[in-house]
Amino acid sequence: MMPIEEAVYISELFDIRTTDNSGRACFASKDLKKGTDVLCLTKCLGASTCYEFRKEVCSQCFQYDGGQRMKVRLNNKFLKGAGLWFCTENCRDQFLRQEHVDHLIDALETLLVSWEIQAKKRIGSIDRASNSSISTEKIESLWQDIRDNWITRIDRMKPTKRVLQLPIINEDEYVCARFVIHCLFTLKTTDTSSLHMAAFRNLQSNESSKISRFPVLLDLQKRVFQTLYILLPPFLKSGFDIPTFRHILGSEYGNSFGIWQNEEASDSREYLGYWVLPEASFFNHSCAPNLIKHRFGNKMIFTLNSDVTKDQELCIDYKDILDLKVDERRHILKENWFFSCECPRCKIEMQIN
Ligand SMILES: C[S@@+](CC[C@H](N)C(=O)[O-])C[C@H]1O[C@@H](n2cnc3c(N)ncnc32)[C@H](O)[C@@H]1O
Repeated sequence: MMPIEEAVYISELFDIRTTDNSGRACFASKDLKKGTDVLCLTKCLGASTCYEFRKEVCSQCFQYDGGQRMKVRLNNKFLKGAGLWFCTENCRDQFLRQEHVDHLIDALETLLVSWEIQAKKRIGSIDRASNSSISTEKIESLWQDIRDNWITRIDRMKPTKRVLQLPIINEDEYVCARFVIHCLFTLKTTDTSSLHMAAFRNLQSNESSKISRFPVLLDLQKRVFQTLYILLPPFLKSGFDIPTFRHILGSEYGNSFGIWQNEEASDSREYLGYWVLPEASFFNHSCAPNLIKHRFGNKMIFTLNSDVTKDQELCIDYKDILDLKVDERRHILKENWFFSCECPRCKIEMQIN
């Protein structure tokens, strides 16, 4: 697998250090005042919009107009528009200014064409219920089989025969494949010695916890991998292998941030999708966080909500759960993020209980 332990340096305002019981965490490298922006990110590894919102969310800035279709599309040779929609021409032009963007569009367009060709074979949405528990050995053996048998067989086929091996994918798998394409594009076009890439390589993978909890994901991963292996155009295919694919999805499971309609938590706001911001993924959760995260379009800012002293841990709230009781908070964190919260507030409240 890809993750390796290397020292990760993100900012002069905080250091990343290993703790006794919550992995790596971020600690203030000096006294910092309330209101300080300790991290401001505009580059993500990959982003994904939920299928139902695919035409209603801007592919560049995530603008959402209460369910209205975005007005601007690509106006070039990509006839189907690669599944990309923009709120303004300005957003579209910003998107198109990315270096090598034609390769990203090419891959998304190829996937979209295949998805539409498959439409007739898909009857409604394909249910992939699976309750059988999945061990780490089973995960390894699936990938070994794909590497030793499936890939070997596919590589021997002519391209015209290869496309006949495409699995029929459902909406979740289609959305996941788009996300992986976006990530592969970032990996391919970003300097390997950059902060962004060091952070990505070091992301914690939650592959086995997540697949044990949701066994259906193993089949999803298999189908997405097979789809991409067959369809990816050469530019992205050259950086595509099983370890990279598993690290992209394994780290997405524990490190992605939701893209919400509004900043403020409310029951009525829509969950539009998610994105992975590797540099922001070393903040641990606390039920009394000292950082607040704000998304402004495609910019994410982490701001101190109190003064902190040197060596104090910097934490965010992962799930908007601060108003809940300690047992409820801990249950949600365990179910969704697979950890027992070690934050000071939980420790105090558990003693009181
Ligand atoms: C986004 S990562 C944070 C960085 C992570 N500690 C690392 O070493 O990569 C989330 C993971 O950190 C750990 N974590 C975060 N907050 C925690 C907490 N309050 N108590 C215990 N573990 C925590 C869990 O393993 C969780 O899955």
